[in-house]
Amino acid sequence: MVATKKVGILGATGTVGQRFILLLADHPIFTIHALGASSRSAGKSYKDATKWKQSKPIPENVENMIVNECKSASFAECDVVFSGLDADVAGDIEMEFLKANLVVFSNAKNYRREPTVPLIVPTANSSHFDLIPHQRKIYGQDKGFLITNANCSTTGLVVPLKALQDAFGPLSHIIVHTQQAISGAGYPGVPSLDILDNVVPYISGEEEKIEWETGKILGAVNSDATGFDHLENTVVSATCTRVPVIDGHLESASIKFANQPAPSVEEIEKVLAAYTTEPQQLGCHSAPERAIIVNSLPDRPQPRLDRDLEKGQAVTVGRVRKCPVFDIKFTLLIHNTVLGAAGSSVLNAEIAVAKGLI
Ligand SMILES: NC(=O)C1=CN([C@@H]2O[C@H](COP(=O)(O)OP(=O)(O)OC[C@H]3O[C@@H](n4cnc5c(N)ncnc54)[C@H](OP(=O)(O)O)[C@@H]3O)[C@@H](O)[C@H]2O)C=CC1
Ligand SMILES: N[C@@H](CC(=O)OP(=O)(O)O)C(=O)O
Repeated sequence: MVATKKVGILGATGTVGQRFILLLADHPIFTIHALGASSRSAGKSYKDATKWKQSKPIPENVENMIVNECKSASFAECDVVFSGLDADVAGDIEMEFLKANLVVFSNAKNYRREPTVPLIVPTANSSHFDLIPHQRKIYGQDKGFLITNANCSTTGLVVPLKALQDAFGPLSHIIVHTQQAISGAGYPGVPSLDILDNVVPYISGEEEKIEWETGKILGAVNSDATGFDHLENTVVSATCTRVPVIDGHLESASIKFANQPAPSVEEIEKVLAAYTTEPQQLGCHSAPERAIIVNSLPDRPQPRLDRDLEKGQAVTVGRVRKCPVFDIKFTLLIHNTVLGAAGSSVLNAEIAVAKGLI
């Protein structure tokens, strides 16, 4: 039985922060100890500071907690700090926390490309935790470290790609088209007059993130655990759109394998359904029973029907079929604020506890 760890949440009032609150309010090893947001929220009770948009109420043990400014001194007692900070401020704040020897799990994009910062999707590349001793050396910390999780659309894509890469060898080409929910843009996010009765075929910076992050995540830790071997021979092309769905990003991918002949549709479905991951083996509380759910109905996955399966921590894959241009194409669904954001951070922290890093 692991002793309870005190956790802090930065950006606690935002869309991702609210997910953290729900995932952590009744957690077996993490206890919410401190909340942080901007100076606009600091000093207020959580219920007065946030514009709560979740279908479940604010947990009773959190609603009257006082929100702090995001200074490490207010979080010094925390064993783990989760960050759902706006990217405009996450860079400086998270670095100040790391340098104060705190353990930080970030959702923000700022440090994902940093050579000594693991970019971890818990059901794809938890082996990247192996870099932590080196990161601690670089930043001169004995206890603290910084882990980022990926962009929400990247996260959905890499889980099935990792299963296929493990089974059939490298992928050479991937084309992906996303239909992303509005919760991905935070609150208040996309104006209603832009998104109702409409699709917006542009999300700033999103395509570049998917195209780059996939190579770091699917690459291996190098032989002396001091960096990552970014995949240079797997080319990704992404097109991202915003659609009028509240939660759940749908993505259609076409893939080509480096090794030919490519596996059949049946082989692919079998490998995806059988895929198991380290957090499941470690018995982590938030690990899904199935990291990938294969749905063979012709009109699935769908955001409203599939996003909450496995508590939002799985990727649902459907419509696996032959691609006349590449080898195989399929559609996937990820809950963008659970596995695509807060859920990844929480599961990453559970893995770190199980590995004895915290
Ligand atoms: N939404 C999603 O699906 C995903 C989001 N992300 C990333 O997670 C992060 C949070 O996103 P999201 O929750 O959607 O964003 P929101 O805009 O909903 O929330 C932003 C949070 O940052 C806080 N904040 C803003 N300015 C400051 C400041 N100067 N100092 C301290 N805190 C500040 C806000 O506090 P206050 O209320 O006081 O203003 C709020 O708590 C972003 O980096 C985003 O890119 C990653 C993957 C998916
Ligand atoms: N851009 C994503 C959410 C997000 O904030 O992504 P990132 O953490 O990569 O900036 C979306 O709109 O759905």
